[in-house]
Amino acid sequence: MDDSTNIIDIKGIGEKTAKLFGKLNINDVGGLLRNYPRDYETFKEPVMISDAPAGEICSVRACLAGNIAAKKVRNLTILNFEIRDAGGQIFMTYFNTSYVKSMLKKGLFYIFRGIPLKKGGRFVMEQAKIYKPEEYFKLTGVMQPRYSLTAGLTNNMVTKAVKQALAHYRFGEDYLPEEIRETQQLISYGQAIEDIHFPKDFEEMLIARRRLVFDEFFLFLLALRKCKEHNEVLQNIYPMVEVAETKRLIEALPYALTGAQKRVWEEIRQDLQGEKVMNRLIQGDVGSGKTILAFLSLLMCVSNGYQGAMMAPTEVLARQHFEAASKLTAKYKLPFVPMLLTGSMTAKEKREAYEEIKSGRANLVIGTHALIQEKAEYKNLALVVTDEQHRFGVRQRETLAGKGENVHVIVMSATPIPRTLAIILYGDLDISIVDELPANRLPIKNCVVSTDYREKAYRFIEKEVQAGRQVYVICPMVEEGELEGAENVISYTEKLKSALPSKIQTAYLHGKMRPADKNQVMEEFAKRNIDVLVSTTVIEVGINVPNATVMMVENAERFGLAQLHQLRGRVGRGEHQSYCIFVSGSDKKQTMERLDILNHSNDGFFIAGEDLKLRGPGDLFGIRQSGIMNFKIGDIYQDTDVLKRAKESVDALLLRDEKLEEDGHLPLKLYMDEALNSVDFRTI
Ligand SMILES: Nc1ncnc2c1ncn2[C@@H]1O[C@H](COP(=O)(O)OP(=O)(O)OP(=O)(O)O)[C@@H](O)[C@H]1O
Repeated sequence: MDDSTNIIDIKGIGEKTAKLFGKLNINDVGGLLRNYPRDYETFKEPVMISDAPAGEICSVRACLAGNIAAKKVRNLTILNFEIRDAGGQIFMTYFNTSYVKSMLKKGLFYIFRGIPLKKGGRFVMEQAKIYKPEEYFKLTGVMQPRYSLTAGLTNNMVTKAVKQALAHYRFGEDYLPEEIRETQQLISYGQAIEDIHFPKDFEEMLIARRRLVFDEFFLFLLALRKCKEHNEVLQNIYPMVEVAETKRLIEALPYALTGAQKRVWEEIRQDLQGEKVMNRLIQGDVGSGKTILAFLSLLMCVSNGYQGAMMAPTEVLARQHFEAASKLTAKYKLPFVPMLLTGSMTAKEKREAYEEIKSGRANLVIGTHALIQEKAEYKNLALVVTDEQHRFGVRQRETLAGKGENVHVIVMSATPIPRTLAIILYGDLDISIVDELPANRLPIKNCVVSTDYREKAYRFIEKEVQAGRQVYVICPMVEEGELEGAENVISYTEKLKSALPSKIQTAYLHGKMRPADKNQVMEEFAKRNIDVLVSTTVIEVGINVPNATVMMVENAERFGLAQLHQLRGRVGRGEHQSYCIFVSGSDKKQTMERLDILNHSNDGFFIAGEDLKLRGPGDLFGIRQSGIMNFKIGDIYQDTDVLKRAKESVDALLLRDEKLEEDGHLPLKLYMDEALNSVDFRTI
């Protein structure tokens, strides 16, 4: 059994389960083994109720004390009952969880596992997991992996599949050269894969994780070097001249460009008129005004008679950019002919779009990754604006080259990474920083609260909506059960509807919805037909609704500061005062201290720096923290030291053997060639 073995060839996996794995983009054994746990659960010995730590996951051994009361609120069935042990009692609450009633028998002991919270002077637990004692004690003593799931696929099914795969997997020769493994004190790839799924303890998991994070950064940086060599020789075959349209647009805007925007715009103009192809990163804090710079660049391109394209990581954002470009075109009579191209369009719509693009009539193509992958052909594509999720690497460049020779590229990034990291991670690009927020911005007012505060928060939300504003509420999970003790969008939306007046329109959005449904919800929100949008972090990147002034983040302790800052950046984008409420499910001192940084700063670069300082090597907020830059397991904030060591190793390796021709480097060369041609290395 090896990476290419089809998932259905694993014992115990049939057609139906293989389809469920397919939903998680896991189709072969390689994908299954590289689908790293998102977290681990350690099932500790149950404690007495009187010793249960408030705000932290724990297990208690108790029995039903009295009857299970059920009440219906709109389409929500709420169960309430009490459990007792010799040391005290806890009041239990379940939402839409019918099995509980049939499961619990009076007089029998069960293990209840969840997060006890103090509410109104008594201990409460919501949605606790229930185990029979004999089941529970089988799980204690080892770290149980927790995987990302999808409806119908349980954690148990994934765990069993990984166990089966490992039992029959044949690891080939380790592609990482021996001298690097020794210098960096890294375990073998095979050992790392085994231990990342089933570590005997936290220490062993960290050692395994370090090898896998090193590999991810090492391969990324090695490929980056290939990009840099590739880019350096590209001549500018689309010379451009200054055009009146851009000057006219800048003067017509309802605001003056900030000094930083003016500086970056000058750098872009120089590039587009220069000898070499532009490969430029525009890095700026959330809400700093990067999008208008993209439009100005595309306007210069189009006004010089060429075509431009703008890629977004999600359909929702692509539509937002398309609407914005269409509005700008109509309002300021610009020479854009915008065309939207996304994966969820019908075949007929795509055919028509391809025709418009190929003929050159559509001179501004906006879409998701589809616009460089699908069959779209361009007449004279000269500039692509993309984002850090899709930045071009060796493979994407080849795809892109098929769309247009020596295309100018702008990568937009809202990731406030310190310059030292940016130089490493964007080594193939020139870097422009938009380090200034528009003058009219009111600093966002923040507060970090416990779950007790929810009722007050809902009253505040009600007041803001009555004043004509809109609200985001973020939950880490889509549906019940994905992550122990975390809020999920679907049941939270029901709870919120019952807590707010019925005239307030509340809806939810998450990444597993059909694209058409997601677009519909975002359009309704942008048109103010939805007042409160409950979402997962899928809205994190780029969504711009200036009328939204409240961002409430549930389980804030489960997010990195950089990600919380990105989420906060979805508000404070207009002239109204905005607010951010971080609800922490844990009142641990360290958690509150970390979240408190957000209370004292709205500057993404400062926050990222503080986040780095706060995190020690063993300080793991879940196996990987931020979806930033699409790394599967590496986190550029918590693994900065590994990133720097990977960079040193790449530099030393290429200094000694630039073409990887030495015998000991052949497995790496083969792996790199294969990886760059087969795996969709979005960031490579
Ligand atoms: N110089 C400026 N003065 C005032 N408002 C501005 C300025 N530049 C942009 N804006 C407005 O600020 C809002 C945010 O701008 P934009 O969406 O470009 O930010 P961004 O940097 O792309 O943020 P994100 O990274 O979150 O997408 C928009 O409504 C835009 O019209």
